[in-house]
Amino acid sequence: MGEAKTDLLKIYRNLHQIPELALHEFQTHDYLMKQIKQDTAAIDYAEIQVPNELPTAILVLLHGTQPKRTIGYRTDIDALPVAEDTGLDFSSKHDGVMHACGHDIHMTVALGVLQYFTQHQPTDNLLFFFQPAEESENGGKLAYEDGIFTGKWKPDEFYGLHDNPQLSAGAIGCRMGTLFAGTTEVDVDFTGTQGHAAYPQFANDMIVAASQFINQVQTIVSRSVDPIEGGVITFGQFNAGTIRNVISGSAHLKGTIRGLTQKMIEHIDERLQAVAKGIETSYDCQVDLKLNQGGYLPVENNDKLTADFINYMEENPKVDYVETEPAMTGEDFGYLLAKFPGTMFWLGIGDPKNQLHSSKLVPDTNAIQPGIDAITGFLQHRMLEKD
Ligand SMILES: CC(=O)N[C@@H](CCC[C@H](N)C(=O)O)C(=O)O
Repeated sequence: MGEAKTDLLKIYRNLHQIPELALHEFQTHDYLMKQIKQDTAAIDYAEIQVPNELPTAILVLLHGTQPKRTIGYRTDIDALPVAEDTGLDFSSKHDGVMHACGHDIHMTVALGVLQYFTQHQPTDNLLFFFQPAEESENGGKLAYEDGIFTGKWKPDEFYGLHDNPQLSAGAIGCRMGTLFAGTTEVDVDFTGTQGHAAYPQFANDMIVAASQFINQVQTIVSRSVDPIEGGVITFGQFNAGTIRNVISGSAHLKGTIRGLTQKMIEHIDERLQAVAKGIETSYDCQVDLKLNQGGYLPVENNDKLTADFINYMEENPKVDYVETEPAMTGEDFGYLLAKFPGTMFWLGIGDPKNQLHSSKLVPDTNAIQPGIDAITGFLQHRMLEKD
């Protein structure tokens, strides 16, 4: 596997240093814009658009020489509120924020693919979508609802990748059907009565109520979900209390539900509502449960296009292709794939000791060039297809 060209490595490292949270990707936007303008300066077949309603997004349309269709390629650009712990000499310069999901790799690969097609004009039109807010705030859905993908900006088919530390650097992973889970974001606010630590009889302790809620929720997946189908409920945030000797009258939880079908997600949503009602009754408190799926639908790969994608990758001796199992990660590209046919796939980044979202994630940059080569090769192959 070849090391990425020096400019792309530099781009990756620069992007790694400026991670930004969903809908606040302004520095990243400016950096990407500078690169895109530089790469498209010498050609007359590129159009760039920054949507008014989504000012950190960028769309780049490369007009083809004999367009039969518009092929979309999407990359996400946001980062996570994770404090980096990699020790890299190009670590995040933004305290408490890190590209712990590898979107810096995604952006670098997208810029590499774009760069290739600015040097080799495509036959079909190519639409690049640099998308904010994948980790939260469903940027894909916002873009769609803002009417960004209309007229010449409408893709006939859409592709996008996610990096995968468990696959070797540069490998391409995919599968027919469902690639990723759908998710529901869960916010729970508990309201009881605050009081003195020494007089629990006069208070209504929301740390106890919220803890019971979390414990009871554990039985949803173990007792109410078909084990063959599976599901996930994770609470990643629990806030309550101010000091050791005051009983807290409020508690707040933030979590996420995962299921591989919409039916399963809705089933888990319903069970969670029932548990919340039970806690309200048994702890005589108020439980305000908010469930928000936003655009995080299950990622359903289109049959025809994905068969073509897999076939291309399998037949290409330069591609290390692996068939993968469905994953419980979520992606708002699921929303866009419900609107436009297409395929999502994995790009291996060879860091098997770490998971996505780990503060220690260090992608192997040997993934970048093979990723670019596999994608440009596939897009060129698509352009040869009549339908
Ligand atoms: C690939 C990945 O890690 N995606 C995120 C998507 C977030 C979904 C949503 N905000 C939620 O938390 O439910 C993931 O956490 O899987």
